[in-house]
Amino acid sequence: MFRTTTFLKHTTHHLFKVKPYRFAKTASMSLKAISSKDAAALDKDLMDVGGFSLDQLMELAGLSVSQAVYRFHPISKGKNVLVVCGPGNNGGDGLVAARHLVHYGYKPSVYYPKQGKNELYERLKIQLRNLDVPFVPDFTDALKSADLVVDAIFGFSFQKPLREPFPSIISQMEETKVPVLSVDAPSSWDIQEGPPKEGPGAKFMPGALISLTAPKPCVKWYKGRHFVGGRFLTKSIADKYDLDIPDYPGIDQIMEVGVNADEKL
Ligand SMILES: NC(=O)C1=CN([C@@H]2O[C@H](COP(=O)(O)OP(=O)(O)OC[C@H]3O[C@@H](n4cnc5c(N)ncnc54)[C@H](O)[C@@H]3O)[C@@H](O)[C@H]2O)[C@@H](O)CC1
Ligand SMILES: [K+]
Repeated sequence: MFRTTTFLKHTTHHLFKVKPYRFAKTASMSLKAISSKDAAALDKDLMDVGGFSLDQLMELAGLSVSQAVYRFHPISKGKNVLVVCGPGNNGGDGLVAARHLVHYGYKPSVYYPKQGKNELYERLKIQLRNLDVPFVPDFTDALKSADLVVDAIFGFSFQKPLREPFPSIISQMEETKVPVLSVDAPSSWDIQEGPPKEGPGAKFMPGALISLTAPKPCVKWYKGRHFVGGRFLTKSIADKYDLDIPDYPGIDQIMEVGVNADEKL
């Protein structure tokens, strides 16, 4: 099993002012990583054994993503959030996050070039249309007015190599000065082996990453603000996969961690 030692790299106002003890507590905590295979099995366990529906897990994951956006990029830094969604559940997390962002006062737009077909995604799209969230046809154009990009293209089921239309989108996310927050993994990175050696994604380093449930092994290559979210792990499932339940502060759905992953990965 993978183990990464974590330390609090970016303390937040909340952590310092309200709960100063948490710095030491979090600094000494370690979070284990979960492989893509185990992450998929854990998801299945949560549904088959744990009694969760996919909607619920996605709602909690997307809520966590929206809180990470709020922490990384408060509204005072700009409201235009471009959420880029892929065809699977990572994209679904992005759709849920976009809905919460509207209610926080952001103005999200969604770029969704390969749309998931099942009825869960259809319902999430209806929810966004009812809030007048635009589905934009052109990524390059949308990027020009974006204050933040949420990369919800691929998560733990990504298999290289990148297929169209994503290489050009990844290249643009790689080169843009607009800050990017990646959901679960920087899209285009191999979940086990990190960034591609060459081509689109080789230099992609988002400013923030939110790991869902637990970090994936590719965090070893990640440098930036790192959050963990997805507050639905039970003790029995955590024990089964040898994971730590993050020490989320109070009612927060996310916890900020720094990762020093240069050992044992
Ligand atoms: N327990 C958790 O942590 C939960 C995780 N969720 C999210 O679900 C994600 C995993 O979702 P999925 O298993 O649906 O998979 P992903 O969303 O990671 O990606 C799968 C989709 O991407 C496409 N794809 C894969 N490789 C590609 C390539 N090289 N080029 C083009 N397309 C490619 C596949 O055809 C498929 O449509 C997680 O990363 C997380 O974001 C939540 O929604 C639910 C709870
Ligand atoms: K992603």
